[in-house]
Amino acid sequence: MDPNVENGSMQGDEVLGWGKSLPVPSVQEMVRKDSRCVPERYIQEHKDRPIEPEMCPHSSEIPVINFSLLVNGDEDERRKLDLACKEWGFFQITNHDVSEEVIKQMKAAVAAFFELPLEEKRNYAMAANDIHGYGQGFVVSEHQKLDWCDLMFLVTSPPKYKKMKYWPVTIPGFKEAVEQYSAEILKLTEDIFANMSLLMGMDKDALKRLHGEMMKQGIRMNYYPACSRPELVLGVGPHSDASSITFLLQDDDITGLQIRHEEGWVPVKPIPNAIVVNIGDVIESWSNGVYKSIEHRAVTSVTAARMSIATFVIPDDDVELGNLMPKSVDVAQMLAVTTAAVVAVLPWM
Ligand SMILES: O=C(O)CCC(=O)C(=O)O
Ligand SMILES: [Fe+2]
Repeated sequence: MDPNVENGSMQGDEVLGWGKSLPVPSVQEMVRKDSRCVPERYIQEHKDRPIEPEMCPHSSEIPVINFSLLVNGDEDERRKLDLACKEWGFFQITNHDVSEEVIKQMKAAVAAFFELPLEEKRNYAMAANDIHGYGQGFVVSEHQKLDWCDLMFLVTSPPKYKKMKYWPVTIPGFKEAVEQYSAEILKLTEDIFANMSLLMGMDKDALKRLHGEMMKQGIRMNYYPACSRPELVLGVGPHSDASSITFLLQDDDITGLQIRHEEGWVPVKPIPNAIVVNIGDVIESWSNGVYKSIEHRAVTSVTAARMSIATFVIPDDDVELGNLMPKSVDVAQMLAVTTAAVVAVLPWM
């Protein structure tokens, strides 16, 4: 089958209106050629450098939600979820139904992609007017500080929006691993939405319904090469996600994600096979600011490359935001302004 064609998929250069980015060099390739090099464009201003996170006085662990208790209707667990969304905007879920095997295969597929030689990865390079494919974080200006990160972004659902020409189908098992992971995250999304809907005082199908007919799912695969000067750079700069909700798979061994909490940055320590969940700007808006879309960033490591896999859930284009937004602003407009799930709200915009 022609790899560019799949039933119902988008063809050619049709874009989702999620913004576009200027091309910049591959960080992975730069480090491969000279592991000590840290060009000026990556060195953060003093105030933004990732010095040791200022720990929070009370607790520095984000909440952990036992998913199995939650889906079985445990009231205490649902209350814990409510507090997590209000006070942290982030939580980790354990005992969920995404199998270890599916997670393992997804991580292996992403690792296999980034291991490809640069020339092969370039076959899937983002087009100048698009955000699908292989490239770097959202870049709007020649003067902007750059993330120490290469990425691959694929829209995984609904089938209409998939662009198969960006899928590295020559990697054995890649497509199957991504599709299986995507399907399991979709199921998880429904369960989390059902619980949040009840907590927000609505019927259990309300959040799903609010996303409209064409709820979208996009996966951003992040590769942060090791950096000889991790105190100077950021893997990804501070941002909140423009999604409604984001599911993040972290590397089991390297802590990289940090979230804003009580004026400080709190590192999110990986729990093997747990999935990090965060509230995005859409649910913050729908909940009238009660559930928080929290600023977060990723730092790099001197010893090893780190990978993370962020799955963004995004409502249909014509869905309206809640009462914090002017009536005329709908989600499509907001995503265009904030340039969507991939980049979310970046400080220089
Ligand atoms: O790598 C991480 O831990 C964070 C990634 C992230 O925030 C994103 O892709 O939006
Ligand atoms: Fe993010």
